Amino acid sequence: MQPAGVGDRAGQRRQEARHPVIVAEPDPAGLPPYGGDDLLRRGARRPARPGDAEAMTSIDLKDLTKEYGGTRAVDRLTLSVEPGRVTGFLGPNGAGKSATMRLVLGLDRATAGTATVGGRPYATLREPLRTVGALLDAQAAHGSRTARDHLRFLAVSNRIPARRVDEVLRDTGLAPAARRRVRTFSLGMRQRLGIAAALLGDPAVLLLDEPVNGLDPEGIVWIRELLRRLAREGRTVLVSSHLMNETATFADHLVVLGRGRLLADLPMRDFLDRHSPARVRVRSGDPARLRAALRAAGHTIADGDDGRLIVHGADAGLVGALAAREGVTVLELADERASLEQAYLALTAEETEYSAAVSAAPTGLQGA
Ligand SMILES: Nc1ncnc2c1ncn2[C@@H]1O[C@H](COP(=O)(O)OP(=O)(O)OP(=O)(O)O)[C@@H](O)[C@H]1O
Repeated sequence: MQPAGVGDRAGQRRQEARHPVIVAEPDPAGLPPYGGDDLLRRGARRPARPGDAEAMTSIDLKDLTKEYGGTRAVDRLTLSVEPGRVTGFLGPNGAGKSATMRLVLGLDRATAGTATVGGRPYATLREPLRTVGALLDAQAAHGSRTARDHLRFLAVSNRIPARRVDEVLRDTGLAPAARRRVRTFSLGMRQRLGIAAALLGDPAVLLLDEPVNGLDPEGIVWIRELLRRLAREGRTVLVSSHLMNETATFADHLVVLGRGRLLADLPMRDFLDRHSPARVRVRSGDPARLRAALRAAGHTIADGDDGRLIVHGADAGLVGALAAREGVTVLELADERASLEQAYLALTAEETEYSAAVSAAPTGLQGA
């Protein structure tokens, strides 16, 4: 889909200046070494001042709705993405994550409702890259430009000092590839360039659509640290991902969509507590006796592997105390929590627009 204003070349340049987007095309070229992550020490944001509208940096959606023809991609979404934490943005394929991000960035017009950044629609921000940095993995590639020229263009059009270009190139590990044309970049390098563009204006708000996509293991560790650091700096960080276990490593808070509707908006810990009930794994010298004692105490028990018992609705302390009372030797005892992925699957099972006929698992988790 073409965002508004991208119909001609001049329009495309205007659009690009306001909101850089990088296309992810596979390319086997190797990644350059990493440049370190001291970006935020050098590019530290000025502290928010009272009354400074653009410094009040939550993203606020109110009854946000987007329809494409007969499809309601975003359905009366009301929520706030708060500063100072990483908010993971989850949902099966087609749930409306990208559509929501595009609406926040003014790339699409809402059918109803509002999306604001620091209380203002994106379109009214004077120098948007200085307030909002975004990475979306769609749109035109500008493959004939070098990485540095791409960033310079964005910097000039947003009155960002040229020195920031070299800083973000270095901090995203792209300095050695600064003079290479973008079309020669690998997927991971393009992701890094997109992240460099998002960081260019030292923005208070970051919207990153699948930033982990294409990164190698070292790159994944790097982006995880970067996201955590950006949140510690007090920025608002919204990150969509299909990689549940990866999301669990960097997100403090989760927003989950299903068919355009809000399914969950709560801290990661609460999400896991709510959607992955407690259970205990126990292996004992006398499983039959322990099982009988647990049953008598009203617990539901399932068979684990190697003679272990899985006790639902209990914690390890309770099971250990019961085993001690019965005089049963305990060889292994552990609380078990469902992973974020399992909790997410349980929540979204009914909300998947596209799922494989052979499996109840949302296709959105492929590759997770
Ligand atoms: N330009 C468009 N024209 C028509 N339908 C669209 C357009 N953009 C999105 N949609 C539809 O809106 C719904 C939400 O799509 P969206 O891309 O926001 O989902 P998503 O959660 O980002 O999915 P994914 O995880 O696959 O990236 C889908 O049904 C999609 O087909």
